[in-house]
Amino acid sequence: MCGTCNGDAAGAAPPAANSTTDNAAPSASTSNSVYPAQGKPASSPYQFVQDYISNVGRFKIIESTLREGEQFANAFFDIDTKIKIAKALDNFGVDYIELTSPVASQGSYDDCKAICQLGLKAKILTHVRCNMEDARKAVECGVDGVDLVIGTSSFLREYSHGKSMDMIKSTALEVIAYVKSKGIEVRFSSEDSFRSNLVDILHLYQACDKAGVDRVGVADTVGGATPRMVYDLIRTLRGCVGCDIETHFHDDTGCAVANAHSALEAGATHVDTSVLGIGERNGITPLSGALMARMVVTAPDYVKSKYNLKALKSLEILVADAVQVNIPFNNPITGFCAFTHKAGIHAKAILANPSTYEIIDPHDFGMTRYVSINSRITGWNAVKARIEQLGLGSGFSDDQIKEVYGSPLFSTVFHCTGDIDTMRRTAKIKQMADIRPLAIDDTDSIIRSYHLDLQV
Ligand SMILES: N[C@@H](CCCC[NH3+])C(=O)O
Ligand SMILES: [Zn+2]
Repeated sequence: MCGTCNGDAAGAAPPAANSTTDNAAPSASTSNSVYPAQGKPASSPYQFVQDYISNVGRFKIIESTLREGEQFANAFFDIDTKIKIAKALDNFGVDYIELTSPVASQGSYDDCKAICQLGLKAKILTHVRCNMEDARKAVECGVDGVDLVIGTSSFLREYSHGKSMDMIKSTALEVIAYVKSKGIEVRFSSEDSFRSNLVDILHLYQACDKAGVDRVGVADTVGGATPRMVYDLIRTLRGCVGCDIETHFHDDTGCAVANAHSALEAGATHVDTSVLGIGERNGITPLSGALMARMVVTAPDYVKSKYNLKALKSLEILVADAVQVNIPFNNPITGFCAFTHKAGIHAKAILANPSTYEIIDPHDFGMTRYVSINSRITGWNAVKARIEQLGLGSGFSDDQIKEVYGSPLFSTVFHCTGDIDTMRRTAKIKQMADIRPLAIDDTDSIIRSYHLDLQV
């Protein structure tokens, strides 16, 4: 484990103990008209230009941790856990919470009913097979909407349910009419949409649209689609139906976030997510990766005003604990090193203006950035910031900082005697870090003993 953790679900070392935080960043000395010395560039090339079809600045989230997420290998949510997760999702501000089919088991039925009665702001959906029996059970539970699904690729028609496209269509229209008659929302989604016949599914979606469905759903069930394929399909569908378009992307080939973004650009209105991306196999578009990291860059005003971003980390910890996994080290935003800067060149610029090497402001998510000072690639500016953070700034000149830092261009030759006391008195940070990984205590000791030497 490197010494730059900023804390995660597994309880890594506290950040202040091993790094220089942005709170200690010194003021920048230069600026120009485009890039202020502190703060953001005047404009961002990553923000969207709203065209008439794109929904990147007004999408909705259908949060499926309690449905797709229950299909994750490790998942078992008892009712208390489901309620905690549902409340946390609601507090975060998701538009919809999707639950496992009440037909799956008696427990699923009871849990669905219980969550419907919580009085959450988010609408409660349940996801069922496209048939009358399932739809009736769903309605019985008191949900705000029923999500119907059926496979439309030849693989699924042949090896799963055995129905022709005509049979699928007539059942879909019957079930849609029934759910609508109950005055609640209804979505019709195909499964394995990208391996389905395009003309077939467009006809099917058009028929559902005409029947008054609220949303049609496109699902990359096997996770093989690329952003361009997604754009093409959604753009085509957008021209064929007037209802909303929901999208669902599996992450088998690592495209789930990019595909969701592409779908919104092409006119999709809703994205399915789960916390940490948990779901069947390696899961779907993660709430953090898709909505948080990607969309806060694409559509910052929309995302920041709509979602309680600071609640993201506790939401992820809640779900990670429930399914007994760690938050991945490279998770956008909440991975332990998501805002840790290490190389000297980076640290210097970050300390002058964080926008130099950060596209996301950690504070938007209640997080803090850290500048590592413990490695052989540390720069002296980061050491200077740490010295100031330790309250020793007035005792050091820049030359002395460069000396304790151990600039190869500046300091005298370092002799490693192997005796730790001698090393402490004479060591320079960089030379020590060339020998072994340093902890913050090592670096601080070097700084402090150098400082003591300066006093005598
Ligand atoms: N898990 C299913 C859900 C499809 C519909 C989701 N909106 C799939 O990947 O195909
Ligand atoms: Zn799925």
